[in-house]
Amino acid sequence: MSKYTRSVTVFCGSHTGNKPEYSEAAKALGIGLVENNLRLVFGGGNVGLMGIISNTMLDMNGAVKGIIPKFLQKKEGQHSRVQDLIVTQDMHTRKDILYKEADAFLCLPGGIGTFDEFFETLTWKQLHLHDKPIIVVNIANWAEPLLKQIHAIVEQGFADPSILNLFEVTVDIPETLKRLNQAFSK
Ligand SMILES: Nc1ncnc2c1ncn2[C@@H]1O[C@H](COP(=O)(O)O)[C@@H](O)[C@H]1O
Repeated sequence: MSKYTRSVTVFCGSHTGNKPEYSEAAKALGIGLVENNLRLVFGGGNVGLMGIISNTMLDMNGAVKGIIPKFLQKKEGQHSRVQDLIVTQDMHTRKDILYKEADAFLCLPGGIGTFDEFFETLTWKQLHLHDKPIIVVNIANWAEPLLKQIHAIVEQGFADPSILNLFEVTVDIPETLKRLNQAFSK
């Protein structure tokens, strides 16, 4: 395993989605994390975009830590190549480790599991339970409806406008890596 300087917890789909850009971005992120000496912390599965990122990094001898709950080991194809793998008793323990191990969070294209993890890190930041960077990586505009909904709740008076400062949005992997390096150099 390579030496790493910081850890990035990545939330993303257990599916690959229906645009090639999603898988391409997952691969590019895996390469970029290794090239920037960053460790991947992820859900530990071998499926979807998370499978692409982790396998890309393992092929390059990158640092990868997986955290998977026991009941998902079969469903999400527990990653036999990930040596640094923690098997938890439940989802809450998994999420706790995913959050504690992170120096920053990336939210890539995904479904409701990805949304759940994104919103939990966002709400915890709003509650000052952490102050780690959260970056929504808006590949091929996948996050547009999500961002519109967040702006809508601000306009409707259900959230303070300051929540818009709790996360950043990038459009591709090079910009994302640049933002991570800026955040980590502070
Ligand atoms: N309800 C959930 N809470 C936390 N994490 C979840 C939940 N449902 C699924 N997950 C995990 O998130 C990834 C990505 O899920 P997608 O629905 O594909 O975005 C999934 O692999 C689960 O491990």
